[in-house]
Amino acid sequence: MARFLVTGGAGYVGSHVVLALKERGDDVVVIDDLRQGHRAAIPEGVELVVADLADRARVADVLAGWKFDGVLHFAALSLVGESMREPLRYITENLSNTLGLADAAIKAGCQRFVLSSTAALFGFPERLPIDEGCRLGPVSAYGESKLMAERGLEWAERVHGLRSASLRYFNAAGADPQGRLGEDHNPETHLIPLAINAALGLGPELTLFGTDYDTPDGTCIRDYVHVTDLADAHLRVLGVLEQGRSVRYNVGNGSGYSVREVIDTVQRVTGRPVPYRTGPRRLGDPAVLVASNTLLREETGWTPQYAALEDIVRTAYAWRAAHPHGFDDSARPVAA
Ligand SMILES: NC(=O)c1ccc[n+]([C@@H]2O[C@H](COP(=O)([O-])OP(=O)(O)OC[C@H]3O[C@@H](n4cnc5c(N)ncnc54)[C@H](O)[C@@H]3O)[C@@H](O)[C@H]2O)c1
Ligand SMILES: O=c1ccn([C@@H]2O[C@H](COP(=O)(O)OP(=O)(O)O[C@H]3O[C@H](CO)[C@H](O)[C@H](O)[C@H]3O)[C@@H](O)[C@H]2O)c(=O)[nH]1
Repeated sequence: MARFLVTGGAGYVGSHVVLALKERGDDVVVIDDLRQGHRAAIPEGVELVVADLADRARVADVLAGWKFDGVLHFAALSLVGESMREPLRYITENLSNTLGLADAAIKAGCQRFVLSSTAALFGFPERLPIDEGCRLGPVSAYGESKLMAERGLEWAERVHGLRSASLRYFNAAGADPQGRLGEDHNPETHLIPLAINAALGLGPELTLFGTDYDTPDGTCIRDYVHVTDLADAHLRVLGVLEQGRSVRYNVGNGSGYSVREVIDTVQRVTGRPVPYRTGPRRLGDPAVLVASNTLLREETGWTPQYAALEDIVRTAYAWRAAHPHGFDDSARPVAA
């Protein structure tokens, strides 16, 4: 049995990874200040330390107090639009929290570190699908903050030998297929939950950001990757890090769907219309983002189990239909 520290483990992607680690028998400690996360998303048997990563002394205490086999770092500011209004806060906070955590891990003798990175590193991509060799050129302060964090980790390896994996997620979506966890952000900004909420009458009508892109139906194309497949990728890269080298992988299904295709799928799965109107483009949205996942597949054996958009939407819908108001934070934790 191994023991892992998970920052942001009460949040959307982090909680699915915590569940996957618990299910394979690992010991997990979560640090989350619950600004977005949910106590009810933490499985029984997982210690939750409610703390801001900016509290360096607390983070160092946690790392020194347990002997961890690795750190998985999800906690971050992650709204692209907000990052363009507050770029310095995004860059300062995401970079300093990542490097402060890496520093504490090194001092505590922990040698494995997994960073939640992003497709936003590639900005307007030079080619499709986007492989790990594509030019890095973020067009948002959010993307820049993650690129700087990746670079900081490269120095941590060079000088201190910290092995890290930077996983550039494309669009995380869906929910635990057994219905134990789901996506519950406030505010919600992601397309699939917004479309489901609109269909169920739980949220406002959807605004479709731009219909004049150079794509077959004029709307943006994205690579939606199921959060459970994403969790599996984390488990696999922990194994790669054990072999002693740092890695960077793009994590997506390798196929793209347009915003209109997402809306159609939500209508089909829910059996209800998605009320929507068309609006202008959102600043900084590239027309198409689709990952090449060849490197991840070849080096880790990762194969997505929920690659079909319909499966992704079905699991997201099932969770939202069962939890119309999201997590009940006064309820018992989920059973792993
Ligand atoms: N969701 C996606 O599609 C997506 C895509 C690419 C990258 N990412 C990255 O993956 C990670 C997780 O994303 P998510 O969608 O699960 O986000 P989320 O907001 O659901 O989860 C983040 C968690 O971190 C916690 N947190 C944030 N700042 C903190 C701090 N300073 N101290 C302690 N806890 C803090 C929040 O309370 C929350 O529980 C983020 O780093 C994000 O940038 C997400
Ligand atoms: O109300 C909405 C919300 C989204 N969209 C469209 O739906 C697509 C998906 O948008 P999301 O906001 O769900 O996701 P993003 O592609 O903007 O963002 C995701 O990918 C980024 C990388 O490009 C970052 O990593 C970010 O954290 C992650 O959520 C985009 O074309 C967007 O324009 C709409 O039309 N209306």
